[in-house]
Amino acid sequence: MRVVAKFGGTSLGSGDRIERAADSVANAVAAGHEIAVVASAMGSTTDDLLEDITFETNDEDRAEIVSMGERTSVRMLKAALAVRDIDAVFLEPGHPDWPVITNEVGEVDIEETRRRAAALADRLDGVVPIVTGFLAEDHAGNVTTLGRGGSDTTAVMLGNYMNADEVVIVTDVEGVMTGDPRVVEGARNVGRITVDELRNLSFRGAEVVAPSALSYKDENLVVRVVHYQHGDLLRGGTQIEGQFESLIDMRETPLACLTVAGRAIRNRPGILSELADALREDSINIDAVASGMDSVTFYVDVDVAERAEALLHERVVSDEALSSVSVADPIAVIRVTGGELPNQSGVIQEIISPLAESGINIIDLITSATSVAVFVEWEDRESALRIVQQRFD
Ligand SMILES: Nc1ncnc2c1ncn2[C@@H]1O[C@H](COP(=O)(O)OP(=O)(O)O)[C@@H](O)[C@H]1O
Ligand SMILES: N[C@@H](CC(=O)OP(=O)(O)O)C(=O)O
Repeated sequence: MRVVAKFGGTSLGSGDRIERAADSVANAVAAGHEIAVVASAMGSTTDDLLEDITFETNDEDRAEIVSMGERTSVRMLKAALAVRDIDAVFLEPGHPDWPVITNEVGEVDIEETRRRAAALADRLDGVVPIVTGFLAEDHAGNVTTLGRGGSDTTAVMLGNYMNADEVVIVTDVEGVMTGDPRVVEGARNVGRITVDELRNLSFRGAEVVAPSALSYKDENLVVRVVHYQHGDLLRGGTQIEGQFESLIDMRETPLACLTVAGRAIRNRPGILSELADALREDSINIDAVASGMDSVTFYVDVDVAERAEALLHERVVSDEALSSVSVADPIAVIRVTGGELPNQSGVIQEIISPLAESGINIIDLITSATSVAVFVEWEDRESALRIVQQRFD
Protein backbone atom coordinates (compact mmCIF):
# COMPACT_ATOMS: atom_id res chain seq x y z
CA MET A 1 0.00 0.00 0.00
CA ARG A 2 1.15 3.58 -0.68
CA VAL A 3 0.70 5.82 2.35
CA VAL A 4 1.30 9.52 3.08
CA ALA A 5 1.77 9.89 6.84
CA LYS A 6 1.44 13.39 8.28
CA PHE A 7 2.85 14.07 11.73
CA GLY A 8 1.31 17.14 13.32
CA GLY A 9 3.14 19.43 15.71
CA THR A 10 1.68 17.60 18.69
CA SER A 11 3.00 14.23 17.50
CA LEU A 12 6.50 15.68 17.08
CA GLY A 13 6.45 17.76 20.26
CA SER A 14 9.49 16.14 21.93
CA GLY A 15 12.41 13.81 21.28
CA ASP A 16 10.37 10.88 22.63
CA ARG A 17 7.54 11.61 20.26
CA ILE A 18 9.91 11.89 17.31
CA GLU A 19 11.26 8.45 18.26
CA ARG A 20 7.71 7.08 18.30
CA ALA A 21 7.00 8.67 14.92
CA ALA A 22 10.15 7.11 13.47
CA ASP A 23 9.22 3.72 14.96
CA SER A 24 5.79 3.83 13.37
CA VAL A 25 7.24 4.74 9.97
CA ALA A 26 9.88 2.01 10.29
CA ASN A 27 7.15 -0.55 11.16
CA ALA A 28 5.10 0.42 8.12
CA VAL A 29 8.17 0.18 5.87
CA ALA A 30 9.03 -3.22 7.37
CA ALA A 31 5.48 -4.36 6.57
CA GLY A 32 6.22 -3.63 2.90
CA HIS A 33 4.39 -0.32 2.45
CA GLU A 34 5.57 2.68 0.42
CA ILE A 35 5.62 5.62 2.81
CA ALA A 36 5.98 9.36 2.25
CA VAL A 37 6.11 11.49 5.37
CA VAL A 38 4.81 15.06 5.82
CA ALA A 39 6.09 16.78 8.94
CA SER A 40 4.79 19.85 10.80
CA ALA A 41 6.84 22.06 13.08
CA MET A 42 7.54 20.56 16.52
CA GLY A 43 4.96 21.49 19.16
CA SER A 44 4.14 25.19 19.13
CA THR A 45 7.24 26.22 17.15
CA THR A 46 5.25 28.01 14.45
CA ASP A 47 3.33 30.06 17.02
CA ASP A 48 6.55 30.84 18.88
CA LEU A 49 8.32 32.01 15.72
CA LEU A 50 5.38 34.17 14.67
CA GLU A 51 5.15 35.69 18.13
CA ASP A 52 8.81 36.60 18.03
CA ILE A 53 8.45 38.54 14.79
CA THR A 54 7.70 41.74 16.67
CA PHE A 55 9.23 43.90 13.95
CA GLU A 56 8.11 44.92 10.45
CA THR A 57 8.76 42.21 7.87
CA ASN A 58 7.81 41.56 4.31
CA ASP A 59 5.99 38.35 3.35
CA GLU A 60 9.13 36.69 1.98
CA ASP A 61 11.14 37.19 5.18
CA ARG A 62 8.20 36.11 7.31
CA ALA A 63 7.76 32.89 5.33
CA GLU A 64 11.50 32.19 5.51
CA ILE A 65 11.52 32.63 9.28
CA VAL A 66 8.41 30.59 9.91
CA SER A 67 9.67 27.82 7.64
CA MET A 68 12.39 26.98 10.15
CA GLY A 69 9.93 24.94 12.26
CA GLU A 70 9.17 22.42 9.54
CA ARG A 71 12.76 22.50 8.27
CA THR A 72 13.94 21.40 11.72
CA SER A 73 11.36 18.63 12.02
CA VAL A 74 12.27 16.96 8.73
CA ARG A 75 15.93 16.86 9.76
CA MET A 76 15.00 15.36 13.12
CA LEU A 77 12.86 12.68 11.53
CA LYS A 78 15.43 11.87 8.89
CA ALA A 79 18.09 11.35 11.56
CA ALA A 80 15.73 9.23 13.71
CA LEU A 81 14.92 7.07 10.67
CA ALA A 82 18.58 6.73 9.69
CA VAL A 83 19.40 5.04 13.02
CA ARG A 84 16.57 2.61 12.27
CA ASP A 85 18.25 1.74 8.96
CA ILE A 86 15.58 3.47 6.90
CA ASP A 87 16.79 5.21 3.76
CA ALA A 88 15.13 8.63 4.08
CA VAL A 89 15.61 11.99 2.35
CA PHE A 90 14.18 15.28 3.49
CA LEU A 91 12.59 17.68 1.03
CA GLU A 92 12.16 21.37 1.71
CA PRO A 93 11.56 24.36 -0.58
CA GLY A 94 14.66 24.87 -2.69
CA HIS A 95 15.34 21.12 -3.10
CA PRO A 96 15.35 20.09 -6.77
CA ASP A 97 12.65 17.46 -6.06
CA TRP A 98 10.45 19.82 -4.03
CA PRO A 99 6.80 19.20 -4.98
CA VAL A 100 4.49 22.00 -3.71
CA ILE A 101 4.36 25.12 -5.91
CA THR A 102 2.23 28.23 -5.51
CA ASN A 103 1.27 30.71 -8.24
CA GLU A 104 1.34 34.55 -8.42
CA VAL A 105 -1.70 34.86 -6.16
CA GLY A 106 -0.34 32.47 -3.53
CA GLU A 107 -2.59 29.56 -4.45
CA VAL A 108 -1.37 26.05 -5.18
CA ASP A 109 -0.30 25.70 -8.81
CA ILE A 110 -2.25 22.50 -9.25
CA GLU A 111 -0.81 21.46 -12.57
CA GLU A 112 2.83 21.91 -11.54
CA THR A 113 2.32 20.40 -8.09
CA ARG A 114 0.53 17.42 -9.57
CA ARG A 115 3.39 16.86 -11.98
CA ARG A 116 6.07 17.10 -9.29
CA ALA A 117 4.11 14.92 -6.86
CA ALA A 118 3.75 12.23 -9.52
CA ALA A 119 7.54 12.36 -10.08
CA LEU A 120 8.05 12.01 -6.32
CA ALA A 121 5.75 8.99 -6.27
CA ASP A 122 7.88 7.36 -8.96
CA ARG A 123 10.95 7.63 -6.73
CA LEU A 124 9.34 6.01 -3.65
CA ASP A 125 10.93 2.63 -4.19
CA GLY A 126 12.93 1.89 -1.03
CA VAL A 127 13.33 5.56 -0.06
CA VAL A 128 11.14 7.48 2.40
CA PRO A 129 10.78 11.17 1.43
CA ILE A 130 10.15 13.46 4.41
CA VAL A 131 8.43 16.60 3.16
CA THR A 132 8.11 19.85 5.09
CA GLY A 133 4.37 20.38 5.55
CA PHE A 134 2.78 23.83 5.37
CA LEU A 135 5.52 25.21 3.07
CA ALA A 136 5.53 25.84 -0.63
CA GLU A 137 7.72 27.51 -3.21
CA ASP A 138 6.63 30.11 -5.74
CA HIS A 139 7.71 30.28 -9.36
CA ALA A 140 10.56 32.61 -8.42
CA GLY A 141 11.90 30.11 -5.86
CA ASN A 142 10.72 32.03 -2.77
CA VAL A 143 9.31 30.19 0.23
CA THR A 144 5.56 30.59 0.65
CA THR A 145 3.10 28.93 3.02
CA LEU A 146 -0.25 27.23 2.67
CA GLY A 147 -1.75 29.02 5.68
CA ARG A 148 -2.05 27.90 9.29
CA GLY A 149 -2.67 24.20 9.67
CA GLY A 150 -1.29 23.83 6.16
CA SER A 151 0.50 20.55 6.80
CA ASP A 152 -2.81 18.73 6.59
CA THR A 153 -3.26 20.31 3.18
CA THR A 154 0.22 19.22 2.09
CA ALA A 155 -0.58 15.66 3.17
CA VAL A 156 -4.00 15.24 1.58
CA MET A 157 -2.92 17.06 -1.57
CA LEU A 158 0.19 14.89 -1.97
CA GLY A 159 -1.88 11.80 -1.13
CA ASN A 160 -4.17 12.68 -4.00
CA TYR A 161 -1.48 13.69 -6.52
CA MET A 162 0.86 10.80 -5.60
CA ASN A 163 -2.01 8.41 -6.09
CA ALA A 164 -1.69 7.09 -2.52
CA ASP A 165 -4.08 4.56 -1.03
CA GLU A 166 -4.18 6.30 2.34
CA VAL A 167 -3.33 9.54 4.06
CA VAL A 168 -2.79 9.13 7.80
CA ILE A 169 -3.02 12.28 9.95
CA VAL A 170 -1.11 11.54 13.15
CA THR A 171 -2.10 13.79 16.05
CA ASP A 172 -2.70 13.81 19.82
CA VAL A 173 -6.30 12.55 19.86
CA GLU A 174 -7.82 9.15 19.08
CA GLY A 175 -9.35 10.55 15.92
CA VAL A 176 -12.21 12.91 15.19
CA MET A 177 -14.04 12.97 18.50
CA THR A 178 -17.61 13.78 19.49
CA GLY A 179 -16.25 17.06 20.88
CA ASP A 180 -12.90 18.65 21.59
CA PRO A 181 -11.44 16.39 24.31
CA ARG A 182 -9.48 19.35 25.68
CA VAL A 183 -12.78 21.04 26.42
CA VAL A 184 -15.56 18.49 26.91
CA GLU A 185 -15.52 15.46 29.19
CA GLY A 186 -16.20 11.98 27.84
CA ALA A 187 -15.47 12.75 24.18
CA ARG A 188 -15.14 9.58 22.14
CA ASN A 189 -13.90 8.66 18.70
CA VAL A 190 -16.64 8.95 16.07
CA GLY A 191 -14.99 6.11 14.09
CA ARG A 192 -16.18 7.29 10.68
CA ILE A 193 -17.19 10.71 9.45
CA THR A 194 -17.93 12.18 6.04
CA VAL A 195 -15.90 14.97 4.51
CA ASP A 196 -18.97 17.22 4.60
CA GLU A 197 -19.57 16.64 8.30
CA LEU A 198 -15.94 17.19 9.11
CA ARG A 199 -15.84 20.29 6.96
CA ASN A 200 -18.54 21.80 9.13
CA LEU A 201 -16.68 20.86 12.28
CA SER A 202 -13.34 22.12 11.12
CA PHE A 203 -14.83 25.43 9.97
CA ARG A 204 -16.12 25.87 13.48
CA GLY A 205 -12.89 25.28 15.30
CA ALA A 206 -12.18 21.54 15.32
CA GLU A 207 -8.51 21.85 14.41
CA VAL A 208 -8.09 18.13 14.05
CA VAL A 209 -8.01 18.40 10.25
CA ALA A 210 -7.60 21.78 8.53
CA PRO A 211 -10.65 22.49 6.33
CA SER A 212 -8.54 23.46 3.33
CA ALA A 213 -7.04 19.97 3.33
CA LEU A 214 -10.41 18.37 2.71
CA SER A 215 -10.78 19.93 -0.71
CA TYR A 216 -8.09 17.55 -1.94
CA LYS A 217 -9.85 14.41 -0.75
CA ASP A 218 -11.39 12.36 -3.49
CA GLU A 219 -13.62 9.34 -3.17
CA ASN A 220 -10.89 6.73 -3.53
CA LEU A 221 -8.40 8.25 -1.14
CA VAL A 222 -8.73 6.95 2.41
CA VAL A 223 -7.95 9.64 4.98
CA ARG A 224 -7.56 8.53 8.59
CA VAL A 225 -6.82 10.40 11.81
CA VAL A 226 -4.87 8.40 14.42
CA HIS A 227 -3.24 9.01 17.79
CA TYR A 228 0.57 9.12 17.85
CA GLN A 229 0.58 6.73 20.81
CA HIS A 230 -0.77 3.83 18.71
CA GLY A 231 2.50 3.19 16.97
CA ASP A 232 0.51 1.54 14.16
CA LEU A 233 -0.12 3.96 11.32
CA LEU A 234 -2.40 1.65 9.42
CA ARG A 235 -5.17 0.79 11.87
CA GLY A 236 -7.67 2.46 14.15
CA GLY A 237 -8.53 6.11 14.47
CA THR A 238 -11.25 7.83 12.47
CA GLN A 239 -11.82 7.22 8.80
CA ILE A 240 -12.93 10.21 6.75
CA GLU A 241 -15.29 9.20 3.99
CA GLY A 242 -16.63 10.64 0.78
CA GLN A 243 -15.41 13.24 -1.60
CA PHE A 244 -15.00 16.97 -1.53
CA GLU A 245 -17.19 18.77 -3.96
CA SER A 246 -17.23 22.41 -3.03
CA LEU A 247 -16.25 24.50 -0.08
CA ILE A 248 -18.77 26.43 1.98
CA ASP A 249 -17.39 28.42 4.86
CA MET A 250 -19.40 30.23 7.48
CA ARG A 251 -17.37 32.67 9.56
CA GLU A 252 -17.42 31.47 13.17
CA THR A 253 -17.78 34.85 14.83
CA PRO A 254 -20.13 37.70 14.01
CA LEU A 255 -19.21 40.73 11.95
CA ALA A 256 -20.24 44.33 12.31
CA CYS A 257 -21.04 46.37 9.24
CA LEU A 258 -19.87 50.00 9.26
CA THR A 259 -21.29 52.21 6.58
CA VAL A 260 -19.87 55.62 5.78
CA ALA A 261 -22.13 57.84 3.69
CA GLY A 262 -20.96 60.83 1.69
CA ARG A 263 -21.42 62.54 -1.67
CA ALA A 264 -17.71 62.36 -2.42
CA ILE A 265 -17.46 58.64 -2.34
CA ARG A 266 -18.32 58.14 -5.97
CA ASN A 267 -15.88 60.67 -7.40
CA ARG A 268 -12.98 61.36 -5.08
CA PRO A 269 -9.88 59.27 -5.77
CA GLY A 270 -8.33 57.74 -2.68
CA ILE A 271 -11.31 58.00 -0.35
CA LEU A 272 -11.57 54.25 0.07
CA SER A 273 -7.93 53.96 1.07
CA GLU A 274 -8.26 56.94 3.44
CA LEU A 275 -11.07 55.22 5.28
CA ALA A 276 -9.33 51.84 5.27
CA ASP A 277 -6.20 53.56 6.51
CA ALA A 278 -8.11 54.88 9.51
CA LEU A 279 -8.89 51.27 10.47
CA ARG A 280 -5.34 50.09 9.75
CA GLU A 281 -3.96 52.65 12.21
CA ASP A 282 -5.50 50.57 14.96
CA SER A 283 -4.70 47.22 13.27
CA ILE A 284 -8.36 46.59 12.61
CA ASN A 285 -8.75 43.86 10.06
CA ILE A 286 -11.29 44.46 7.33
CA ASP A 287 -13.09 41.23 6.53
CA ALA A 288 -14.84 42.65 3.48
CA VAL A 289 -15.65 45.92 1.76
CA ALA A 290 -18.62 46.86 -0.37
CA SER A 291 -18.86 50.24 -2.01
CA GLY A 292 -21.79 52.03 -3.58
CA MET A 293 -22.41 55.41 -5.17
CA ASP A 294 -22.80 57.36 -1.96
CA SER A 295 -21.53 54.96 0.65
CA VAL A 296 -18.86 52.47 1.50
CA THR A 297 -19.29 49.56 3.89
CA PHE A 298 -16.59 47.82 5.91
CA TYR A 299 -17.13 44.47 7.59
CA VAL A 300 -15.02 44.01 10.72
CA ASP A 301 -15.11 41.67 13.69
CA VAL A 302 -17.88 42.64 16.08
CA ASP A 303 -15.38 42.90 18.96
CA VAL A 304 -13.61 45.84 17.33
CA ALA A 305 -16.71 47.58 16.01
CA GLU A 306 -16.73 50.35 18.61
CA ARG A 307 -13.10 51.24 17.96
CA ALA A 308 -13.70 51.12 14.21
CA GLU A 309 -16.71 53.39 14.51
CA ALA A 310 -14.73 55.96 16.51
CA LEU A 311 -11.90 55.96 13.96
CA LEU A 312 -14.23 56.34 10.99
CA HIS A 313 -16.15 59.04 12.81
CA GLU A 314 -12.94 61.06 13.19
CA ARG A 315 -12.59 61.01 9.39
CA VAL A 316 -16.23 61.87 8.84
CA VAL A 317 -16.07 65.00 11.02
CA SER A 318 -12.81 66.15 9.47
CA ASP A 319 -13.97 65.66 5.87
CA GLU A 320 -16.78 67.84 4.55
CA ALA A 321 -17.63 65.42 1.79
CA LEU A 322 -18.52 62.66 4.25
CA SER A 323 -21.77 62.92 6.14
CA SER A 324 -22.14 60.12 8.67
CA VAL A 325 -21.11 56.65 9.86
CA SER A 326 -23.51 53.95 11.05
CA VAL A 327 -23.08 50.46 12.53
CA ALA A 328 -25.20 47.33 12.25
CA ASP A 329 -24.49 43.99 13.92
CA PRO A 330 -24.33 41.04 14.42
CA ILE A 331 -23.95 39.81 10.86
CA ALA A 332 -22.97 36.40 9.51
CA VAL A 333 -21.14 35.71 6.27
CA ILE A 334 -21.28 32.52 4.25
CA ARG A 335 -18.64 32.12 1.61
CA VAL A 336 -18.74 29.63 -1.21
CA THR A 337 -15.40 28.94 -2.85
CA GLY A 338 -13.59 26.32 -4.87
CA GLY A 339 -14.91 23.61 -7.08
CA GLU A 340 -16.04 24.77 -10.46
CA LEU A 341 -17.71 27.86 -9.05
CA PRO A 342 -16.14 30.44 -11.37
CA ASN A 343 -17.07 28.42 -14.45
CA GLN A 344 -20.76 27.98 -13.71
CA SER A 345 -23.03 30.54 -15.27
CA GLY A 346 -26.06 31.34 -13.11
CA VAL A 347 -24.48 29.99 -9.94
CA ILE A 348 -25.00 33.23 -8.00
CA GLN A 349 -28.68 33.20 -8.83
CA GLU A 350 -28.88 29.60 -7.66
CA ILE A 351 -27.36 30.58 -4.32
CA ILE A 352 -29.43 33.65 -3.62
CA SER A 353 -32.86 32.75 -5.00
CA PRO A 354 -33.59 30.06 -2.39
CA LEU A 355 -32.53 32.51 0.33
CA ALA A 356 -35.04 35.05 -0.91
CA GLU A 357 -37.73 32.36 -1.17
CA SER A 358 -37.15 31.49 2.50
CA GLY A 359 -37.55 35.10 3.52
CA ILE A 360 -33.87 35.56 4.40
CA ASN A 361 -32.77 39.10 3.81
CA ILE A 362 -29.41 39.36 2.08
CA ILE A 363 -27.60 42.30 3.60
CA ASP A 364 -24.79 42.20 1.08
CA LEU A 365 -23.41 40.00 -1.66
CA ILE A 366 -19.73 40.27 -2.53
CA THR A 367 -18.32 38.20 -5.34
CA SER A 368 -14.81 37.63 -6.65
CA ALA A 369 -13.41 35.42 -9.37
CA THR A 370 -13.52 32.34 -7.18
CA SER A 371 -15.94 33.06 -4.35
CA VAL A 372 -19.36 34.29 -3.41
CA ALA A 373 -19.88 35.84 0.03
CA VAL A 374 -23.43 36.19 1.26
CA PHE A 375 -24.02 38.44 4.28
CA VAL A 376 -27.12 37.75 6.37
CA GLU A 377 -28.47 38.54 9.82
CA TRP A 378 -26.65 36.54 12.51
CA GLU A 379 -29.89 34.83 13.56
CA ASP A 380 -30.48 33.63 9.98
CA ARG A 381 -27.04 32.05 9.68
CA GLU A 382 -27.92 28.39 10.33
CA SER A 383 -30.83 28.30 7.93
CA ALA A 384 -28.92 30.34 5.35
CA LEU A 385 -25.98 27.93 5.63
CA ARG A 386 -28.26 24.91 5.18
CA ILE A 387 -29.88 26.47 2.12
CA VAL A 388 -26.54 27.36 0.50
CA GLN A 389 -25.20 23.88 1.31
CA GLN A 390 -28.18 22.27 -0.40
CA ARG A 391 -27.16 23.91 -3.66
CA PHE A 392 -23.85 22.03 -3.58
CA ASP A 393 -25.06 18.65 -2.27
N1 LIG B 1 -13.98 17.19 17.40
C1 LIG B 1 -12.67 17.10 17.67
N2 LIG B 1 -12.06 15.89 17.62
C2 LIG B 1 -10.73 15.77 17.86
N3 LIG B 1 -9.93 16.80 18.16
C3 LIG B 1 -10.48 18.02 18.24
C4 LIG B 1 -11.86 18.23 17.98
N4 LIG B 1 -12.12 19.56 18.11
C5 LIG B 1 -10.96 20.15 18.40
N5 LIG B 1 -9.96 19.23 18.50
C6 LIG B 1 -8.57 19.55 18.86
O1 LIG B 1 -7.73 19.34 17.77
C7 LIG B 1 -6.42 19.09 18.30
C8 LIG B 1 -5.56 18.50 17.23
O2 LIG B 1 -5.26 19.50 16.29
P1 LIG B 1 -3.84 20.21 16.28
O3 LIG B 1 -3.56 20.78 17.63
O4 LIG B 1 -3.80 21.12 15.10
O5 LIG B 1 -2.92 18.95 16.07
P2 LIG B 1 -1.63 18.76 15.22
O6 LIG B 1 -0.56 19.56 15.87
O7 LIG B 1 -1.40 17.29 15.33
O8 LIG B 1 -1.95 19.19 13.81
C9 LIG B 1 -6.70 18.18 19.47
O9 LIG B 1 -5.69 18.25 20.44
C10 LIG B 1 -8.04 18.70 19.98
O10 LIG B 1 -7.88 19.52 21.12
N1 LIG C 1 3.17 24.39 11.59
C1 LIG C 1 2.10 24.96 10.84
C2 LIG C 1 1.41 23.95 9.95
C3 LIG C 1 0.58 22.90 10.62
O1 LIG C 1 -0.22 22.29 9.96
O2 LIG C 1 0.76 22.63 11.92
P1 LIG C 1 -0.03 21.43 12.73
O3 LIG C 1 0.04 20.20 11.90
O4 LIG C 1 0.72 21.31 14.03
O5 LIG C 1 -1.48 21.87 12.92
C4 LIG C 1 1.11 25.71 11.72
O6 LIG C 1 1.28 25.71 12.93
O7 LIG C 1 0.20 26.31 11.18
